[in-house]
Amino acid sequence: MLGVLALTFRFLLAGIALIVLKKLVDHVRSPLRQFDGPFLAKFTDLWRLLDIKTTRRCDITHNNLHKQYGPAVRMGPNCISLADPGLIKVVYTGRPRWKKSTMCTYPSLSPNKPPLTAPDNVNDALGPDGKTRITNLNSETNESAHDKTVAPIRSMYTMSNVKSFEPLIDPVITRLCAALESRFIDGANAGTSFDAADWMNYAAWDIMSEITFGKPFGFIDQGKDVGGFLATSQRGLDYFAVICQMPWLDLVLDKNPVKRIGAPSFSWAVEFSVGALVERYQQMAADGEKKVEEKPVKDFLDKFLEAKAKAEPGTIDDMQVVNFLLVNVLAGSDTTAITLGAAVYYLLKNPAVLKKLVRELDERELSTPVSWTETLELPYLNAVMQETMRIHGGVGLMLEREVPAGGFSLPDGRFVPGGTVVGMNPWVVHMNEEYFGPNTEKFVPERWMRRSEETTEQFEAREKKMKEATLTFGHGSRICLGRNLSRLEANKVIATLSKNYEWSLVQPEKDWKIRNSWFTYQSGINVTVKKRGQKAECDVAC
Ligand code: HEM
Repeated sequence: MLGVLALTFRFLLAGIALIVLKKLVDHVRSPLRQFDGPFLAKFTDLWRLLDIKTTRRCDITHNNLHKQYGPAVRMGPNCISLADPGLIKVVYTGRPRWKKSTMCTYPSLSPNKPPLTAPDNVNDALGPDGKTRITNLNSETNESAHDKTVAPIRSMYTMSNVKSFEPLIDPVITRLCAALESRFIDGANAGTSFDAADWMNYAAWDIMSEITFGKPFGFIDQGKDVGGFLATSQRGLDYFAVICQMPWLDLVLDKNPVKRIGAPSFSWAVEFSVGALVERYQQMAADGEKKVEEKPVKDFLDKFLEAKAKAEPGTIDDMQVVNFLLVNVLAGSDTTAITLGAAVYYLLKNPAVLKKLVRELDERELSTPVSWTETLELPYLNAVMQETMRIHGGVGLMLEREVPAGGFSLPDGRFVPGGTVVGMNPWVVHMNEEYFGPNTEKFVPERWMRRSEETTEQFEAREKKMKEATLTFGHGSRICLGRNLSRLEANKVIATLSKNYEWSLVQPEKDWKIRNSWFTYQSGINVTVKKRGQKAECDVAC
């Protein structure tokens, strides 16, 4: 027995020694040797995984590393982080297109694909049968498969089309205002504090649900995370952010055949989407399809079903429609909620900015809820929103791409070979003072306005430079599909809430909490709110 143990131990040691030796040889032979970075990054991606998991602020780590090592940092044996905004046009909009990295993929174990050949995504949702994989569009690495999937729906997300959803968004904003008033402003509830991060979440998820399915999830009405859906979604991202640094680990953890140790599944979102689809079919059968034609405002589900009907037979099936529905809800709700939360926080932390914004709102006759067209006439509001998305982008990991065969050279002459994974983190790029002006760590909406000493041409050139360096929604062929929707929604909500209410931080000196789990979640924006012009309870009583 002792002999067997000793032999096993020796095999183990020999195995470890071989791995270490291979790592050393790989390192010595690596064409990326010339790139500095954390010592362990030369040998393994594990350090990056641990940094994301333990700090939950890898954006800070990435910024510190670039301060220490310069514009290109070795982040793993085959991974480089780039900080120079001038490279956006090479990495994201260059031709031929640079493929997305395989950060979300691992060899497939799906029964309907040849085993261990075709990739699956770590963050795929599972269909109602619990087996069929619903590919996450954002993770698709095959550019032509991606283009084919997006083609029938791309035009639905142009600004002229998303404007058509305003009549569906307005009632949700009105319900948000009513809920804030009844729970935190009126009568005995006056002065009750709440976490604005929670309520911006409820608003963003209910708006997305309304325009996608024609009905809300119900977070605003119930004033809570109904069914724990939001927490489940966040736990999913907590897992993906970490595991996508070494995606093969997902096979051992979440996809092992014995017991899943991984992300909570998105089954609630799949069930909700499938339920909405079934309901819609029933409604169409009862009303006749003509009724849909006559609908004054079509939601996304109507439009996806129209696309299905128009498509070549067999190209868009019901599972694909469910996939489209999931894209909206899972990619567009948390991210927009983060923009709303960040706007509220930075406005309250910068009272002079808030005052200036309110003055701009007061100078106009605005509808309630404020319309998208009206917000376009509010230059300071737009500057506030741009600055919010610069200083607190909803995505806080590198947007990874694979360098095409043939490689490329950095501005300093260093060569990066084909097959290397490179990426830029919006949170790093947006700190660049050459592009965004001084004090990039501060919230200064004025950087997006014309300065008194600037000519119009000078301002436009400076603004163009900043916009081209803005990575909030990515760039190029894989730029965020929902960016117009998100901008429209955020402008309307922030304008309406700032126009109607006076917000205060409960402890102005206290900072919020940020958790970078790919999406940059916030909590601890504890506020009280009262109607504009209304005296605080204490003022009245005292
Ligand atoms: C402030 C809100 C949002 C932020 C910060 C954001 C951010 C991003 C970023 C950075 C990417 C590109 C990832 C990459 O290049 O690797 C992306 C892609 C994507 N986003 Fe958004 N997003 C937001 C809102 C939305 C909304 C509202 C929707 C849907 C209604 C949406 C749907 C998508 C989809 C489908 C992709 C994948 C596009 C593709 O691969 O072609 N996003 N988003």
